[in-house]
Amino acid sequence: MKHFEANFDGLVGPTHNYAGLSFGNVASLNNAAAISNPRAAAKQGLKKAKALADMGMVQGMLAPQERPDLHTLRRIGFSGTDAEVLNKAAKQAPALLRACCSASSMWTANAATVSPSADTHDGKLHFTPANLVDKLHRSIEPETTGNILAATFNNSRHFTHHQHLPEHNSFGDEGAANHTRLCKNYGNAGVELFVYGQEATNPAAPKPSKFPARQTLEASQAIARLHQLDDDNTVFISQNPNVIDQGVFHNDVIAVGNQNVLFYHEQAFLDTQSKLDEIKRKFGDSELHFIEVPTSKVAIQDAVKSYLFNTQIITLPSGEMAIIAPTNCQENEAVHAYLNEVVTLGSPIKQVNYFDVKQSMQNGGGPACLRLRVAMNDMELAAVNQHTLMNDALFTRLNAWVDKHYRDHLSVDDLADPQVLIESRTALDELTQIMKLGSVYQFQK
Ligand SMILES: NCCC[C@H](NC(=O)CCC(=O)O)C(=O)O
Repeated sequence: MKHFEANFDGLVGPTHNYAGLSFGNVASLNNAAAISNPRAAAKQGLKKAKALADMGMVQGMLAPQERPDLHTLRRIGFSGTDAEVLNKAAKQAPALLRACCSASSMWTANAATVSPSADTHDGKLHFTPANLVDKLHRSIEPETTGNILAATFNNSRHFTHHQHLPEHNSFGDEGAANHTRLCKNYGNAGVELFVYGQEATNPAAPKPSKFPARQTLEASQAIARLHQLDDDNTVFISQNPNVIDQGVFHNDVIAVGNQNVLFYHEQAFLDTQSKLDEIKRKFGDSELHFIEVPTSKVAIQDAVKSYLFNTQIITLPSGEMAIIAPTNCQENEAVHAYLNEVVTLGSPIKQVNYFDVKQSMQNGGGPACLRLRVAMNDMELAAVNQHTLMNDALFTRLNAWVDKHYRDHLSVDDLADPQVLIESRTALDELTQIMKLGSVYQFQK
């Protein structure tokens, strides 16, 4: 049986826009009210996904969410026809309308936490959608995320889908963005690293003072229980609150792991040495590469701007590893120099490939944010909805679909236009047929 890691990228939705919704996410705030290009955003994402498929990786796509979210707007009291709901919300509560129009589900690293069958007691792959309670615009994602995951991984013999955690700050959960898995081979039991920003039930524990810590220890522990993980294969690590206050709103802005490589900034964690020792102990005998990037080489500001750590580290079919980086890393001198050096360090990382995902980067989402990792075997892959898997035909079809339905220019003021709602629903209705998802959206029920 073959084991590998698949990447499921979020297809960028037709309402991709810059609304400045994410306090603590520097790019989102800096680009508030800029004009977006949803068509280019979707195509940049598709191009990256297709390139990985062409490298021999298993690559899937996850459908976007229904936006504007009329269901939520009605739930909070806006009534009348769809056009009236949009119009009233735009006049009376423009910030709430913007929160209901974000295409933020594109960042599927925040869709869920995934534990592969090699790690879990019952030998199934476990998914828990993230509740994303810290941000209003993201807190409306989990239910539909659950529907989309269930329609994509639609086989109860292999896949277990849990409900998202209770919707309260005590259980603030941001999904795989705060989770990394180290393993020898993808089919071996691994060590799952859960990185949290605060402890909800221990006010004396360190936490940031300026920006929110979105992930709690309690949420991470709940996920580990739900996914039937053991103490032997989990490590809970506190993020350094000082870096959260400098814009590291998710751990995947400052650390990333793959197989026996952990790539992280020296300031990423608290109690770093004892945590690395614990990882080593739980990982077992074989070789482990800790690639620690010192501040003297890359300052936190440069890491946040360039997204050096929001890169994907992938294992190519040859067994060598490659870094998938945003072109922003080439544009930052210190970071580019570091990436030129990293391939010479004698670690499994042998190449760096750059992709332009600027439309997403401008909202604080790099290559790693755009994908959900699912380590699996070929039997499990056969049980996945095959219409979600990237290949020449799906790539051509989705690009044509984007060309047909997406605008190349969208401002936050356009979001109240009923025509945007019609375009978006028409596009998504067609998408559910292309990807054979059934009725995953409210407007289809
Ligand atoms: N993993 C990357 C997530 C980026 C995402 N940005 C946003 O939602 C910005 C949306 C806006 O401001 O329009 C976030 O902060 O959760």
